[in-house]
Amino acid sequence: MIDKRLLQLPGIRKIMLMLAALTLGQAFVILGQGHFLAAGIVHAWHLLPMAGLVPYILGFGLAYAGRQAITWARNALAEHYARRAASDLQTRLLAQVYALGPQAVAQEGTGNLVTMALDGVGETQNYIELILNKVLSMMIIPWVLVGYIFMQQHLAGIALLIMFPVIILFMVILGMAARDESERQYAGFQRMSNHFIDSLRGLKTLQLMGISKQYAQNVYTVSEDYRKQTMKVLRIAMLSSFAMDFFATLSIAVIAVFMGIDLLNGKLSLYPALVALILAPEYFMPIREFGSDYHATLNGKNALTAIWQLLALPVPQPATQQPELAGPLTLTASDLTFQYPDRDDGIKQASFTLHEGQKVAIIGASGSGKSTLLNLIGGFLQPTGEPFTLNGTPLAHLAQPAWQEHLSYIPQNPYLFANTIAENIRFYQPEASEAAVQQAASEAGLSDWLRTLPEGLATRIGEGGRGVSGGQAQRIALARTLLAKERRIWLFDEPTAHLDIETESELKATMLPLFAGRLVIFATHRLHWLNQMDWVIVLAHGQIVAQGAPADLAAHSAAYRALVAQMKGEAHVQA
Ligand SMILES: Nc1ncnc2c1ncn2[C@@H]1O[C@H](COP(=O)(O)OP(=O)(O)OP(=O)(O)O)[C@@H](O)[C@H]1O
Repeated sequence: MIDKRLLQLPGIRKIMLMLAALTLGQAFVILGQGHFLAAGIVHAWHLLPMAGLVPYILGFGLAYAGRQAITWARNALAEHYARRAASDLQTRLLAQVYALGPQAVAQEGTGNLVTMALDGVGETQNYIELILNKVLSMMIIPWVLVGYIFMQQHLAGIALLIMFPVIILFMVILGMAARDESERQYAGFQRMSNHFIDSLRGLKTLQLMGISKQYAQNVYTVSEDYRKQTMKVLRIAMLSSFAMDFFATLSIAVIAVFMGIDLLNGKLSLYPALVALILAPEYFMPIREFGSDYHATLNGKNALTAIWQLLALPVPQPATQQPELAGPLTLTASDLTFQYPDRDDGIKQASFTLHEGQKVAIIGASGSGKSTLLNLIGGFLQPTGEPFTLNGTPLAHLAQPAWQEHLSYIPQNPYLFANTIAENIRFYQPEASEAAVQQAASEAGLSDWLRTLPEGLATRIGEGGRGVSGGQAQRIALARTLLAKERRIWLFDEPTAHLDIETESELKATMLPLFAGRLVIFATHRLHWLNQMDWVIVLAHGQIVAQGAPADLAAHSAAYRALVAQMKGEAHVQA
């Protein structure tokens, strides 16, 4: 009944023991409540002196107060634990997402991850809390009560015992149906989250293509499907509550009728009959409460399963001996191979050696594997085997803290946070001084633009702030990189691909002097960058088909010449 994986949560066994002790105490106070009430009524029925009622009233009052106090303590304990466990899961989830890197985010979907880390964690907390309280109640309270009823009145005890599995059977059948529907509902929820984020992100494109209205209809259909799935779960949940209430009430009614007849015939005395009747609803209460909350726990269970699945994904472990990077860097890859899951695409047996101070271009047709190779060099993807050697240390992958703390990655559209320009530049160096930020901004060629802004570096950009052009965004990313002096390896993924020729040549003029002395790896489609490069790697279908200095390649490599001719053609068409 308790998901076994829940038992792996840290500290849960101790909490369960404490809650079980409290629940046992609660079973006895419920028993006390029933006993004092029945005994008091019997006392009054026999018209005994009113003063004799006082101990029963006091006893009932104490038992009632004890029950409320224990309920409060149980809820507080379970809530405290569930909140802590959920927040711990959230921390682990975020750490895992960061450890897995951008590929995992792309695979899971941003919307899904965001809802998982926010709503999913809240639902998980609900689930842990309900399961802890309701399951323990169901496992302890009915048995204490039915034991006492049995001692007082065998037949009533047996009748109650027989009804229990019947109710459980209905609960299981309906619960399984609810679970299946709820899993479908959760999948719908994940789809809806990703769909919604995608639509928001692609709104500009959709509008430009004139299909935003059609897409809005699409969003409506997906959310309508989700609504229908939710209603299905609720329908089953209500049916389940109804079935349990019906059987519990029916059992109590049957017991009441038989005991009434026995009372009239004088076969039964009043106390056992009353105590059995008073305690019978309490006997069914935990299972009814569990049943009515069951559907509410399903969302949490699904969210927890999704979180667990993500937490179980293997995270690349850094090598025990980190490479020594104090001196000049040399990175060698031998037979570097990587394949996307269930795909033929990737990188096949690539071998190269790169040195600090080199400017390296990676070129190739669209889909040839340029970004994949950059991601492998950045440590965002893990290859097979142990293909890398970094300053003499053999490494299975480059998700190594020693390597990554020297990396700076500038994609086509660098991400700008909703903050000031200064804070965006301080991204790698939150402590950097105003003067250092100014210096980096000026080296990255931002000064002219900043002078036109009334608030200069304090201007807010990103979502909800001032818009920035593609070239300005690239310069902010450059300034970010320049500020972090220890970042000696610059990875560029087609940084100028979407810029116009004038902006690109201005940016190029700013960038080239800054490349000096660093290891710059530059995936590009633009021919004119090649002349400024020291080394060019030519990719085709995930394989290195040529590499060398641009002049040597131009002289000796047919593959290079063919690609350059193709790129010239594209440039010609673009122009
Ligand atoms: N996450 C992924 N899962 C599966 N296949 C992928 C993934 N990313 C890329 N691929 C595939 O791997 C191949 C290489 O892609 P990659 O993005 O590295 O090419 P590229 O040379 O950078 O292309 P472009 O110049 O168009 O950006 C492509 O066929 C692509 O479809």
